[in-house]
Amino acid sequence: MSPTAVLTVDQMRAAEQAAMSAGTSEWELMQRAGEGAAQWIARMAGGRDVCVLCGPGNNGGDGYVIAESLRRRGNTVHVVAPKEPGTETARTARAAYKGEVSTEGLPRNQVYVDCLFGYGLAREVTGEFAQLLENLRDATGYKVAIDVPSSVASDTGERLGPPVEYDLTLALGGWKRAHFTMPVMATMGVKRVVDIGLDLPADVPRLSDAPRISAPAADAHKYRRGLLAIVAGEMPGAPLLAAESAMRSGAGYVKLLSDHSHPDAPAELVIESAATRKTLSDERLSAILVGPGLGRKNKARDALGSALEAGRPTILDADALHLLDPAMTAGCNTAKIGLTPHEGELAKLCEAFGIDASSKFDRAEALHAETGMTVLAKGPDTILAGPEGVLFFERGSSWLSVAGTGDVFAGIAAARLAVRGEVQQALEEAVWIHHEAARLAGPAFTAGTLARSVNNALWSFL
Ligand SMILES: NC(=O)C1=CN([C@@H]2O[C@H](COP(=O)(O)OP(=O)(O)OC[C@H]3O[C@@H](n4cnc5c(N)ncnc54)[C@H](O)[C@@H]3O)[C@@H](O)[C@H]2O)[C@@H](O)CC1
Ligand SMILES: Nc1ncnc2c1ncn2[C@@H]1O[C@H](COP(=O)(O)OP(=O)(O)O)[C@@H](O)[C@H]1O
Ligand SMILES: [K+]
Repeated sequence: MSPTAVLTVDQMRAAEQAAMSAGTSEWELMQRAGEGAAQWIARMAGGRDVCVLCGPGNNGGDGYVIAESLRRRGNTVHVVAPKEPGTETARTARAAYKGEVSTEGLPRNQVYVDCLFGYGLAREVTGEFAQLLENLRDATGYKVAIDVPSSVASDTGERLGPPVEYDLTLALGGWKRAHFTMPVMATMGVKRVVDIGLDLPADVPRLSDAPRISAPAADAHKYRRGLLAIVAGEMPGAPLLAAESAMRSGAGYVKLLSDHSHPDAPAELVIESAATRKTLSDERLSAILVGPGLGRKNKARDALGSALEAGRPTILDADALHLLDPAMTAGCNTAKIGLTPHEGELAKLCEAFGIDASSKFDRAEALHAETGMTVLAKGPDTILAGPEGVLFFERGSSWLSVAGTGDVFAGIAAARLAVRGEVQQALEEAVWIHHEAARLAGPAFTAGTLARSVNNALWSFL
């Protein structure tokens, strides 16, 4: 299996069907899933009593396998199942479980294993199942979600019932999109995949893996290490923040093209007049960043036009994303352009490029497919859509939700682009560096502190 594949329910079912067509029975798959999950739970439970909540489908079937496995290991196990199993394989699992079952109530102070619904959850959870989830929400104890939390739709992360905070979520056979979708992703605790031997498709979205960043070559020269130009505009602060973080992201030379005075700029930052056409035609330029603090007037539009005309690898952020439209990118090699929109900017871009999609995932994927530009959709969760496919990310610190952190991100991304030359790789590295810088910056950091933490964040990826 590919441990990083992130699947839809249809893709998951197809992978399971392929395994069954190749001779593995559904019961065998369920036993692998249940036994694999039970190994994790046994370790976490130690000798504690375990209560397994079983629903009517195969997620409930997994629950009976888990219950029997833990019972055999010597744990005291109790199953709560409001309804008898409705699938043949779950009935087989129910018959194989030799312990107690009750239809309601939740014993106190247990390790709770939630197998009410998995990827088959198809509508709002109501009645006795909703009551059980409410009891689980209010209970004290270690809580494990099997496959996905039982009130969460696997494809969209939509909440369809009472929310529960879990300590551990065990994805069976492979990741689902909900595992990396906010806000439900934040309720899943530690997340692990249980391998059940499925052959997962390669051409599906993946979970991003930590990048490896190399130190400069032994004979490195400042220009060859990446020369980045940051185009400023109306507001002086945002491009300066981007420059401060770019200088600490591995580029050899960062120039800020600005007509502001920038009395607080560090001495090592080169500031040139924003006569952008001339500077932007410098053939040694490895990358350009335009957008933070740019403004949205004619002058800003001209600056964006000049940056695009230069034809260098380019990151567009903030105001540039509001100005961008198909006429501006006509004739550009869009494979060299990376966009870093937050939710509002993504909606604006979709409107400008005639994309009719509503979820963040669909918007990012369609915007890339339609335009050829690589799209990093920011926010509490992150989706990167580019020529190498779609990538999901683990969450970053929620302290990032403060003004200016997007400017810092743009600076990191542009510097990595200057170093690497590849847009999607640069954006993927930037997400990891941004998250690590936030971790190092401690609680309640400002964007300035974050920008100054960036070089130390690189330690984690060398
Ligand atoms: N198919 C396979 O080969 C395997 C499936 N596995 C497990 O099977 C799960 C999927 O099983 P199912 O497709 O049976 O679906 P689930 O067990 O997730 O639940 C669907 C069942 O609940 C009912 N249901 C859906 N929403 C409801 C609601 N809001 N209120 C009340 N009832 C509702 C459905 O009608 C169906 O009977 C996976 O998440 C995983 O845990 C694993 O055992 C591994 C192998
Ligand atoms: N709750 C959160 N958890 C993790 N990261 C977040 C959260 N909220 C925002 N971020 C990150 O912080 C940055 C905010 O960027 P943006 O919205 O452009 O802000 P600004 O324009 O003020 O710089 C993005 O990189 C985003 O992914
Ligand atoms: K579940």
